[in-house]
Amino acid sequence: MTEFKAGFVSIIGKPNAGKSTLMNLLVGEQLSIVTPKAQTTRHRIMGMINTPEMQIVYSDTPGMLEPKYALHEAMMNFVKVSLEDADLVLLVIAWDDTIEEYMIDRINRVKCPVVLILNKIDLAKKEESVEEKINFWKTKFTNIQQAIPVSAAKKKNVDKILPVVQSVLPVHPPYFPQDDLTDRSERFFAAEIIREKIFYNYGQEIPYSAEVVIESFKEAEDIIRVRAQIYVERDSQKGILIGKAGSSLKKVGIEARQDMESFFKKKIHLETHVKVADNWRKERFKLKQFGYLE
Ligand SMILES: Nc1nc2c(ncn2[C@@H]2O[C@H](COP(=O)(O)OP(=O)(O)OP(=O)(O)O)[C@@H](O)[C@H]2O)c(=O)[nH]1
Repeated sequence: MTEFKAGFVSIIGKPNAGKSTLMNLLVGEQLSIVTPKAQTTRHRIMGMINTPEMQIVYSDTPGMLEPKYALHEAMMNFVKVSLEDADLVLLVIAWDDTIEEYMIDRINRVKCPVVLILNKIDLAKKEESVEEKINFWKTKFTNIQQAIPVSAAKKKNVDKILPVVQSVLPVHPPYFPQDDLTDRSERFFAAEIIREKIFYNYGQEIPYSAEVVIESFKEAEDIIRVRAQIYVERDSQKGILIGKAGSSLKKVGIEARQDMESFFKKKIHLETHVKVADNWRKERFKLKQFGYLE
């Protein structure tokens, strides 16, 4: 009998590199929200692949950046922990990414194997060479064991990743019950779906100032009733979020409800309210309340 294998695979990279897109493909579920704006992912989100022989625990992580406020610090702490407990790091670099020295230094100190996932190769111009790009990154990141060029958005070459993951997975009993798909709760996904709609429906300021808390999630036989509180940082943002006669918030609510219905495979009743939590991104107490700090 072959021994059971299990391990943690951390998906790491700059904001907007395509980590969440990749995670969803690897897990086969829409666990992580994807938007064109950078810094969409704020938490570590685990997604699992279970077979009779193995358990792969993928972690999607926030994009690496130099923290400007307390929320960023909390986000970077999720990255730090994900790098420390990884059995394998998938370093996602987008075709056009430039990478700062501090990130190169940090990745070069990682103890486990690192596989470069060169993403967005669909953006390569005719005269640009994938091989050259990979060789360039290999001169910067000294611990890259393998490189896989992919286009996550076009689902190109992503199937080459699984065999590499399987080959490094250590012999270990499963870390989570084998029918688990994620470490996150239904409430978390409900909040993330609303946050995704906020990222799509507003410009630069609102998405980054908004946080969603699910105040109640009640599942009946044929319907789930969800009450969500959306927090923004200032009164003026509350007005923008709600919109004229509530039109903007209504649109967010309709879109979120539709996505929740397909995610939870049940009819959803969604109620949304907006409150101000002054400067919550800078305040440790509020970050704790929103689940970013222990
Ligand atoms: N052209 C192209 N776009 C891609 C590809 N993969 C992802 N994207 C797009 O890049 C944007 C960011 O993707 P995400 O998956 O949210 O990126 P992320 O690394 O999780 O971003 P953060 O949450 O900021 O850390 C989205 O608009 C994706 O559709 C790709 O292979 N090619």
